[in-house]
Parts: sequence; structure tokens; C-alpha cells
Amino acid sequence: MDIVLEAKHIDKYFRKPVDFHVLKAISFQIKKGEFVSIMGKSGCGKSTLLYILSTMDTDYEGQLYLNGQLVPKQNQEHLAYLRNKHIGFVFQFHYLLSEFTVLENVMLPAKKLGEFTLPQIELNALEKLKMLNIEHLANKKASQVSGGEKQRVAIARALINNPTLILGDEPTGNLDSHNAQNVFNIFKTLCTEQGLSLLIVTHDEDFAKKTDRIIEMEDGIIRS
Ligand SMILES: Nc1ncnc2c1ncn2[C@@H]1O[C@H](COP(=O)(O)OP(=O)(O)OP(=O)(O)O)[C@@H](O)[C@H]1O
Repeated sequence: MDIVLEAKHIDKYFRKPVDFHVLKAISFQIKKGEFVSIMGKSGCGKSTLLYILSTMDTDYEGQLYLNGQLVPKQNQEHLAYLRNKHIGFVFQFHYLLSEFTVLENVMLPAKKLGEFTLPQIELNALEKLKMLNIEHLANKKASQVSGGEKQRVAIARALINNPTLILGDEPTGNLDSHNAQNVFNIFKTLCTEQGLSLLIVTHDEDFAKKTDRIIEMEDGIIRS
């Protein structure tokens, strides 16, 4: 059984304005090909946890393993490499560069990784756009495509380095029900057909119910 992500006894404190124990002994595993959602009331610590899992925040106690390897808490350069290589991110807001074309936006994380030539990256980006049925948008500026299309571009960008894990923070939060369903279907296909693992923070109960498993958080702990 391949474990893609493992959190072991993660504790996190905010020290200001007062000491606050925001995450308490968080432990869980995400297997290869699993589609998991995280739910919980506003303020229970979901975004704080996601920030740690994304390797952006290293100020925590406990251990994080990505594909069996301990994620170091120092060496920002190595962390940036790990993040870019193994994790794709999809947020509520797409964070596309509006003056860049769709294709250029999708290519960016691969350019940053620096492991392939530009023609290889372009071919790969076009494949991802095709997979998401937005190949026809490749040369449009990001500012010229619709909200639902922008989110699909953001997913293509998250997939460009062939990550093993997708982390999402309310990825359907800004979408109407049709586009939200569309994004869910894409995620589901990525799991079942490509063996990707997904961990998605959501307030959308309908979305969560359709995932393989729900991690419920309450006041910094995992309830189930
Ligand atoms: N930098 C910070 N310093 C101090 N407290 C913080 C900081 N960031 C978040 N908090 C507090 O930590 C708690 C958890 O915040 P977090 O953003 O993780 O919640 P959340 O579950 O993602 O909420 P939401 O669903 O509203 O996004 C909240 O009480 C918040 O006010």
C-alpha cells in the first residue's frame, strides 16, 4: 500500500497575540489514488493544516512524510523543489497571470522546475489542456476566459509537473454548481485513472460526500 502523504503528531502554536494551540496531535495518511476531503467549521484550523502540508509552513512540531520521505524543516530551496515536483495546488481563487496566455500560465511551474526543454514543456502543457477539454483556449489570455475555464486552467497548471498529490483549498468555492460538478468529475478521474491522491478542504457537503473519505476537524483536532 503506497502512502503518498503522512502527518504524524502535528502540533502547531500561534504565539501572537496570545499563545494559541491551533493544531493538536494531527495524524493521518493519504494513500495513492485516494480522494479525501477535509471539513470543519470556520476557524478550526483547516487552512493552517493545509499550509503545513504544502511545506510552506515549517514552524510546527511532529513529522510530515511525502512519498515516504521526511519533509525537512530547513533548507527552503529543497522544500521549494519538493513542493514543485510532488504537489499540485488548486485554490478558491485561480491566481493565473491575467496578461499571460492560458498555455504560458500552465507552463510556468515546469519552467521553474527546470527539468525539461521549452518544447517538451509546451507539448506537456498542451496535453494537460487537452485532458481538461480546454485545448482551444491555449492562446487566449487568462483574463479572456470564464470563471469555470480559469479553474480548469489552474488544474492543468497544478498537473504540469505530474505531481503525486493535489492539495485544494476550497477549489469549487467560487464556482456555480455546474462548474463545481465539473471540477469534481475532473478530480475523480485523476484519482481513478491516473492514481493521483487528492486532499481537498471544502465547506461543500455535497462535494465532500462524494469523496472516498472525509476528515472532520474540530478545534484543531481530527474528529474522524
Ligand atoms: N497568523 C496567525 N496568527 C494567529 N492566529 C491565527 C493566524 N492564522 C490563523 N489564526 C487563527 O487560527 C485559527 C485557525 O485558522 P484557519 O485559517 O486555519 O481556520 P480555517 O478552518 O481554515 O477557517 P476558514 O474555514 O474560515 O477558512 C483561527 O482561530 C484563526 O483566527
